Amino acid sequence: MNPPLLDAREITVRFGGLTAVDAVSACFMPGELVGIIGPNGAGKTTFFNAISGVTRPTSGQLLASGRDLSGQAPHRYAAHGIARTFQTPRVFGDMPVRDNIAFGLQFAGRRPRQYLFWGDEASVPWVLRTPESILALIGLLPQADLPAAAITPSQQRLLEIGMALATRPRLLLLDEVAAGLTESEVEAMAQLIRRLRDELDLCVVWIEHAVTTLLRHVERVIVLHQGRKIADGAPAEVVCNAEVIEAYLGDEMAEESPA
Ligand SMILES: Nc1ncnc2c1ncn2[C@@H]1O[C@H](COP(=O)(O)OP(=O)(O)OP(=O)(O)O)[C@@H](O)[C@H]1O
Repeated sequence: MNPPLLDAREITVRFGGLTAVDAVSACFMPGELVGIIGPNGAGKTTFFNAISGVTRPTSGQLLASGRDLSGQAPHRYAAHGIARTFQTPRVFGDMPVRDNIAFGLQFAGRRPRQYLFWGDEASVPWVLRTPESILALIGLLPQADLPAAAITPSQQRLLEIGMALATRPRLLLLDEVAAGLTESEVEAMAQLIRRLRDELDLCVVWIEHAVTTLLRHVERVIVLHQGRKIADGAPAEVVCNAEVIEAYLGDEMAEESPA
């Protein structure tokens, strides 16, 4: 069996006296769609930062397809096929939408051959080869010539996903890409995420507070609470977990579907 795309072992991140992530272990396999949920301050983003090289864990080990990435720079994570978005979209506002994608593609093209996950250019899925094909995939082709600052916030979130895709990842980490979107936009985002996983055989790990939608679309969900992993399993099992209901789901579900 292939090793996991990412195997996070006992990851701990401390900020001074605060343990933001407390010995969290999780494996991510090719083609999985996994959600991460938990209350504000549970450590979700810090965990993403740790597994994408943005923050160096205080302790723990990270293996990408069997190779130890612990303590390495973020570009090494990208070279191993790990890409992410940020809670606040980080796009180049003055540049046309198309050039934002082209930037990501250039970055992928500069990778040493041995780290190109797809082997060579010919085996990269055609939808990830040009700015236009990526823009068509995420539904932003009509906006290609506009400056990124001129498109709507929800389109900027799509653009950030496109920029991450342009690095040709195998593991895509999405941090609250549906935040601030309308209900129908959230559903459209969920459909897009599923399509990306299905068509590109990506592993997608998705942090979101829109729990009802997320649980409907993912096959596995990890719950963090006060830095600790308190559940990791199928949504149907996790929603029945008493600790999860107590820590998070009770309030969150009540908020999303008021009586
Ligand atoms: N750079 C930092 N320095 C100090 N404390 C931090 C830093 N980043 C995060 N924290 C703290 O670590 C804890 C976990 O924060 P984190 O942002 O990972 O939670 P989260 O689950 O993503 O929350 P949210 O759902 O609100 O985004 C919080 O108590 C936060 O205040």
